[in-house]
Formats: sequence, C-alpha cells, structure tokens
Amino acid sequence: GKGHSHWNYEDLKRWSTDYSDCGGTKQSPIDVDTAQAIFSPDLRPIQLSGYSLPATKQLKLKNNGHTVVLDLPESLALTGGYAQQYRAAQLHLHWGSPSGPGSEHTVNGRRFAAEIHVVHYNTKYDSFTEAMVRPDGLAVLAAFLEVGHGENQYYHEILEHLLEIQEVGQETLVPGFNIAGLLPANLKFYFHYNGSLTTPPCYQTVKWTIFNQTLLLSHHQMSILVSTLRSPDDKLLQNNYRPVQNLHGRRVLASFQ
Ligand SMILES: NS(=O)(=O)c1c(F)c(F)c(SCCc2ccc(C(=O)O)cc2)c(F)c1NC1CCCCCCC1
Ligand SMILES: [Zn+2]
Repeated sequence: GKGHSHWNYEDLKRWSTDYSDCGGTKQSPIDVDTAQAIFSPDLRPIQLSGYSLPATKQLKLKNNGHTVVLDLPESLALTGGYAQQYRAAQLHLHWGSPSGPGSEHTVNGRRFAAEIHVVHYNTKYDSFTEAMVRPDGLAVLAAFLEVGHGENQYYHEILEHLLEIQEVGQETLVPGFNIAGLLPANLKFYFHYNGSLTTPPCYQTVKWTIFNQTLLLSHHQMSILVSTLRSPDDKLLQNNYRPVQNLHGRRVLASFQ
C-alpha cells in the first residue's frame, strides 16, 4: 500500500522512527525457545474451510517489492484453533539467498530456508483495514519451508509464475488450487503467541500460529524462490526477513508436549 514501500531491510533503525509501533514491546518475529514454551492442551487443531479453490477462480499474484503476495478470497476461513472466526486476506513468503536461509521466526536459534505467512482478519470487523489496528484483529498462520528431495506440487502453482512478475509492481493471475496444500498436513502441533506485523506499520495486532511440521520443496524450487524476483533498487529480492525481536516477557504457548 501507499507509504509502506519506502522502507527496506537494510536500515531497520529507521522503521521505529517512521512507524512508532515498530519500537513496541510486542513485536514479531521472535525466536521460539521450545524449552520455554508452555504446553496448553486447550489449543485446538487449526481448521481451514474453503481453502480448496477451483482452477476457474483466478488469484492475483504480485511482486510488491518486498515479497510475492497471493491475494486470497474472503471465502477462505480459519475456524478451529482461534476463539473467533478469521477470514483470509493474502499469503506471502519470506526467504534468504543462495548463501543462507531466510525464515522470519527461528526455533531454538535455527533459521529455516523460508517461511510462508497466510494473513487473516477477524470477521467481527467490517474490513481488513479496521481489523488491522485492533488487538484481536489479525491471525497469521506461519510454516517453515525446507529443501527436500521431491518437487512440491502446491508450491509449483506459485513458483512457476515468478518469472512473469520479476519486476516490482508486476502482477499476474494464477488459477485456483488447494491453498491448504501450502501448509503442513498436521495442523494440530503449533506454537502460539501475540505479536505484530513484521513489516511497517508493525501493528501489534497479530495472533501468530507457527506450525511444528515443515514443508519440503525441491532444491530447484527453492533456488527459483530466492533468485527470480527483483527489488525496488533492481537487485535480486533476497533476505526479506526482519531480525528476531525481544519477547519482553511474552509467553509462547505450544499445542503439544
Ligand atoms: N509478515 S507480514 O504479514 O507483516 C508482511 C510483511 F512482512 C511484508 F513484507 C509485506 S509486503 C510490505 C508491505 C506492503 C508493501 C506494498 C504493498 C502493495 O503495493 O500492495 C502491500 C504491502 C506484507 F504485505 C506483509 N503482510 C501485510 C502487512 C502490511 C499491511 C497490511 C497488508 C496485509 C498484511
Ligand atoms: Zn510475512
């Protein structure tokens, strides 16, 4: 959107001068110290509804200069796992470069190759823009991507279009597919904490869910992800992750032991 786009990942100190929430005490991402996570048996399995889209449904895929964003129809809903209902807005990715990983969250200090974020907003608010500024307004599902042996057919649906949107601002249409395939099969085991958008304006309005099971992409797929899109300074768009932020006493919950 307007105004969001003049920041970059090089000069992070500027974020909190330009956007006050970026200097807050409930910022994301964080390092998940699994030994400190609190087992909470009341954390129910996450349930997705309406995530399987027909190929006739065209979805907009855009290079916004900071990541690749797939706009999602509001028909995708998050039901289990959260006390209220959330609807999907968009999904995007964070990645590194050929020389290093680029997930935003880390687990016991380990950074994964990449990370997907599926952004939802609370349906009790009339719009995403209104929900974005409310403490219970946003829910983001996060999962880590690693390099494995086989080709991932679901990520192929997005990665095969990156060449069409190499330049900042370019967008293309992607036929619908089962968006749930971009997330782990096991939605029971996850970490949960209250945090923020990891980009300006850094609003502290996100209930984060980080799945324990990771996704596997082929080596070739990961190299497409980290070496295709260009950034506003026309260099390759790489390492689009924010450093981990201080917990400031926040507790991370775990749905499993
Ligand atoms: N991890 S995250 O969820 O905080 C996140 C990032 F880390 C992100 F880096 C991004 S992309 C940067 C923000 C942005 C810039 C331009 C445009 C546009 O031209 O359409 C749109 C957005 C990005 F879009 C998001 N998610 C957005 C947060 C930005 C404002 C609200 C839009 C939905 C969620
Ligand atoms: Zn993100």
